[in-house]
Amino acid sequence: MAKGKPSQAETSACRLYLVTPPVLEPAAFAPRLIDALDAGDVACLQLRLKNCSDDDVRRACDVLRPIAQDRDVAFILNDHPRLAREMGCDGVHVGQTDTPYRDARKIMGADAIVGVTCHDSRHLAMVAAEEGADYVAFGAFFPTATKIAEHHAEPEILHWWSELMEVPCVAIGGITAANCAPLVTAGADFLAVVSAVWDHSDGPGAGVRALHAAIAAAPKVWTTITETDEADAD
Ligand SMILES: Cc1ncc(COP(=O)(O)OP(=O)(O)O)c(N)n1
Ligand SMILES: Cc1nc(C(=O)O)sc1CCOP(=O)(O)O
Ligand SMILES: [Mg+2]
Repeated sequence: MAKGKPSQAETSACRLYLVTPPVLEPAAFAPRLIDALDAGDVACLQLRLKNCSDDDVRRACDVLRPIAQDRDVAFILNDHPRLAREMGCDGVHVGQTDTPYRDARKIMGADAIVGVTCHDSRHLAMVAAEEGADYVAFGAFFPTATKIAEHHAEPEILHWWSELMEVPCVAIGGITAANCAPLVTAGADFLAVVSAVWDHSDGPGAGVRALHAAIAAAPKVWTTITETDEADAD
């Protein structure tokens, strides 16, 4: 089959969005967080604790929030807008079965960051953006052991979104230094990662450096061959 004419688009800078492990002991985790954040540019840290009490979340915020904010890294709490506001977080991330975006925004106020999980759905992302979300998150792009991911996204959705919309998009799910290049080239504004940083064999700082090197090395131009292109070439 003849090759069609590629469509090309330049991509812009892609930054790291770190998500904590789902279980952590704040005092023990603090030096690992410092190692990660001092290794290179990180835009956001999301505190994502699962199956723990509100007081556990408060204790983790008290220890980890200053470490992030002192380094100009936005501190975002997963799932809990009321706790996010109470604890002085910069924002909250909500999923499709969490507090609805509009309620989260009312709780957090106009200036806070509110991000929304949109799985692999263009429709959910359009709704979230129209409602005022600060970013939309697509995933999971790759298999992940961090959680049971029920949706699978392809890099095309990042390209489609970034061509059409100003609202930033986050890619999440199984992302590593070895596999992130297509997501960067497709136009992801942020790569959200858990295990690629916290489980890196040489420590979290090495994980951040490896991701930065991979982002810098990713091809700058997205190339697709559409069915129309192929028909034109016949
Ligand atoms: C940046 C980012 N994207 C997606 C998610 C997933 O949120 P959700 O679907 O609510 O699932 P849980 O993380 O709450 O298990 C996220 N947390 N962060
Ligand atoms: C928290 C989360 N949300 C996902 C989604 O697809 O919405 S995937 C995921 C886990 C990301 O961890 P890792 O980088 O270790 O794969
Ligand atoms: Mg959630």
